[in-house]
Amino acid sequence: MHLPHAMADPPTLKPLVAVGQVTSTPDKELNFAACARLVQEAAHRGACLVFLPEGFDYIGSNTAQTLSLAEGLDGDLMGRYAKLAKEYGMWLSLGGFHERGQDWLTTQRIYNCHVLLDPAGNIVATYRKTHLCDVELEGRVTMKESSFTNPGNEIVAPISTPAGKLGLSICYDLRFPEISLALRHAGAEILTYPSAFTMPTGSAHWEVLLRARAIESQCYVVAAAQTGKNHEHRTSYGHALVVDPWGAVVAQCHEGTGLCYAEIDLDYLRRIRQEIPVHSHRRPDLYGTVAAMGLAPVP
Ligand SMILES: O=C(O)CNC(=O)[C@H](CS)NC(=O)CCC(=O)C(=O)O
Repeated sequence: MHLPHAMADPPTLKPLVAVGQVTSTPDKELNFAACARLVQEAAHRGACLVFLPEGFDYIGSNTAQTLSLAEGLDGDLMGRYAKLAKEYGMWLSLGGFHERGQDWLTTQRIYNCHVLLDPAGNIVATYRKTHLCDVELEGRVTMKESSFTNPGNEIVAPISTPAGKLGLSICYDLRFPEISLALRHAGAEILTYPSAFTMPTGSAHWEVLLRARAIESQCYVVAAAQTGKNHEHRTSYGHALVVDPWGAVVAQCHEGTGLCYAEIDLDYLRRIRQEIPVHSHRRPDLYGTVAAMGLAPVP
């Protein structure tokens, strides 16, 4: 490729993002203290954006507790995160806040809400998880998120941040490539899947799904994660990581809680998109029409 200026220009500093791995419990105070420490650490390291996982606020040990601990976006906890964003001048992706919405009194269900805060502490975007995790692996895992959560009803346009245009999803959404492609189509450069994956599904599916989403969308993929024992009956898979738009894992957390860091290189992203222009090779005229292929109906 012909890049005449690339050699002459001084190296530009690329934005650094920090990706969190935590073990939330039902104790909201302890969880906040742990997340605040990570934000402070990321700020000292020079990151502009910190990603925290689904359930960064808490992981309840049963449905009643999960519902009773939930707050509104105007509540105390979000206020404390807004202060934290301001104090450190940091963007915060809070990936999966247990939100009591407008309809709390009538539905008695919450939303699983991904909140993006800017460094002034403003809520600049909210995305409410649209694919709820109702999954049963016999004898191993039972999840029925829809029993206490209302599904969100919209995909949210990517938001400009100093690291790039950020498309918001949450955890189980990762299994639905339609949402990642819709976000890419709407201009996303970074997709993020804050998560609380189970051990059996995480060990089989986590990395391969994240890398697939990065390769097919040609976006950076950032995935903060719950790790370890959240309470008596629950252990999370961990492996918070960042994938670049070529599909390489460029950062990954160790075992235990902490952060990993990645530089976001949008020149590299643009080069990949030029070299393999899948986006302009798509055939949306075909994708809805498998039934019209002229096959004889199966008797
Ligand atoms: O309930 C909370 O408090 C926080 N939310 C979660 O933990 C959610 C819903 S139960 N977990 C997942 O989506 C796991 C997905 C997963 O493991 C997979 O897709 O394989």
